[in-house]
Amino acid sequence: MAAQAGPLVDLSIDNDGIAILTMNRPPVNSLNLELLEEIGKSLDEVAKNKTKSMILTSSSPSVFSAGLDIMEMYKPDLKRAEIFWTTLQDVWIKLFGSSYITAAAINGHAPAGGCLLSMSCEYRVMVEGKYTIGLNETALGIVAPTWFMDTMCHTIPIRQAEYALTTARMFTVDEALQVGLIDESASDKADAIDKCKKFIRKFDKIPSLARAVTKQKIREGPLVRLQKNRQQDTAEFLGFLKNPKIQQSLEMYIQSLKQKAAK
Ligand SMILES: CCCCCCCCCC/C=C/CC(=O)SCCNC(=O)CCNC(=O)[C@H](O)C(C)(C)COP(=O)(O)OP(=O)(O)OC[C@H]1O[C@@H](n2cnc3c(N)ncnc32)[C@H](O)[C@@H]1OP(=O)(O)O
Repeated sequence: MAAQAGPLVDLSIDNDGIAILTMNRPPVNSLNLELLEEIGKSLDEVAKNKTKSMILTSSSPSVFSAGLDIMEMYKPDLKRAEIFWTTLQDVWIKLFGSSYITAAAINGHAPAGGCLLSMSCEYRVMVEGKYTIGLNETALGIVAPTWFMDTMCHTIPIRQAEYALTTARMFTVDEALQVGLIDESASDKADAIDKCKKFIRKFDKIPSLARAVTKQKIREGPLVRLQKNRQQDTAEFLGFLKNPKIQQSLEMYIQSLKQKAAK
């Protein structure tokens, strides 16, 4: 992977007071520990500055996020793996449980953890193209954690979520729109951001405390479930990493990604 040029995230506030959080870890914004830490710090900053809303997007021209960095799971240092997992849990709790308005401008592929980040926002606009979005964990021989599944069940009907999760379904933009995994499609990133802003403006006349408490109450179930089971969830993740069969599957998957990239 190329050496990192520039900061891993960019957080800017536009003239309307909307925070734009841009992931910037070329080539595919795979979520390693350092990127997750930076996303977490940015979410803290948005909350601290009482910014009314945030749009999550990517600096890549074709990938929103490739999900978790597989290299964090392949033959890992277990101490680092534990910090990696708890940081991912923290990011999800901060984003899914945020009181400010959130929207994702999905300007490219969003598999697995990339799909999770976008589903944790309240509104999704995806750029048209040959991009796909979904939770593909079972195709890798791994099981999406309960809170990934909960987030999907919070986004699309449970029957569709079960079918998508068990079959590792990756949705095209049109399919995602049909099932409600995304709310709108857009012609390009600028259009996606405009559409996210239009969604955010819908709340101009809604009292912000009532909106925030309503959001947090409707999201309370999945949040409490993870908060109560955090240690067990982390232990399961570490146990999974210690399983030789899982390591073998990850090795094969990494090889297949590298072969595809070399073509
Ligand atoms: C009861 C049991 C309980 C178990 C509890 C444990 C649960 C554990 C759950 C773990 C959860 C995991 C969720 C995840 O997010 S796993 C990650 C899944 N992600 C993917 O499968 C995406 C893989 N990537 C792609 O499909 C494509 O890269 C792309 C995103 C569609 C982009 O395609 P594009 O053609 O633009 O780019 P390339 O494929 O050529 O890739 C460029 C280089 O980037 C490397 N790469 C890609 N994805 C990743 C990744 N996720 N991690 C690390 N590296 C990645 C790729 O190898 C290329 O590298 P190279 O240039 O060095 O060859």
